[in-house]
Amino acid sequence: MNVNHELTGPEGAPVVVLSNSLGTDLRLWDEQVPALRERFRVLRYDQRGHGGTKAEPGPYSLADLGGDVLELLDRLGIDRVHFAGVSLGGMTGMWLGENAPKRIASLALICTSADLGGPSWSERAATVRANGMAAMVESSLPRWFTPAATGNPAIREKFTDMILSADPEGYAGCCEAIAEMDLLGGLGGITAPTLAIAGAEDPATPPSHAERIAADVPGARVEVVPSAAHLANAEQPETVNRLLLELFGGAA
Ligand SMILES: O=C(O)CC1=CCC(=O)O1
Repeated sequence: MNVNHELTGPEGAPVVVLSNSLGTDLRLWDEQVPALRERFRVLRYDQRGHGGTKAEPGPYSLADLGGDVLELLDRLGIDRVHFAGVSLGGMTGMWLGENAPKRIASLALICTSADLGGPSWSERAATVRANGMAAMVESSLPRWFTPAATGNPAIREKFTDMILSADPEGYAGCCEAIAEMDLLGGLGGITAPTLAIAGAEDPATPPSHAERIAADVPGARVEVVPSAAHLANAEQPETVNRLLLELFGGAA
């Protein structure tokens, strides 16, 4: 898998990997990179079928998505990383924490869930395969941002462009990975220092999902970001940047 990525920040510094959510791409992290790259080498990438990473025919599994990260790290000669993921990116992070614990120095799980299954994912996959990504724009934005941010034309334009540039097959394959994921049983085996960050107004993965994760991951903490919906890192970057720097700076 040729994963589109961008690597920036001081050579030799500890590496932070940033993993995007369903329907977004590495631009999701535009507000984090300037803050993180002062102290960390920052590797952000596009999940398969999103941004500049081509789609394989679906369905996918979290093992596929986590495997893409491990393959990229191996190709770049990177052994161990701090990892932050939003939603699907956080699910990818949990899979890595469970299945490749030696590679993960710390885990920031942002607006995500260990158990978000259900029939709606196969319906959504069928919708985009039949009608393309335009079908997702008006339903996604109100889940991703509070009304204050959805009214901001710059945010609407940027995130609409991300949705429309996703490949429907890639988006559908990722929906199928979420439908079939099986993370709950492995949470207790995550050894990396873990912070679950929730958006106080997130309708997709409300704070109860972060609490569920933290209940099972040894030593994990929860932080709830006020005035933020599902893409809390984009809506409240200062708060999320502070939390990420505290986690990554404090972890070995
Ligand atoms: O449905 C959405 O857009 C929210 C979401 C669920 C998984 C993900 O990555 O985003």
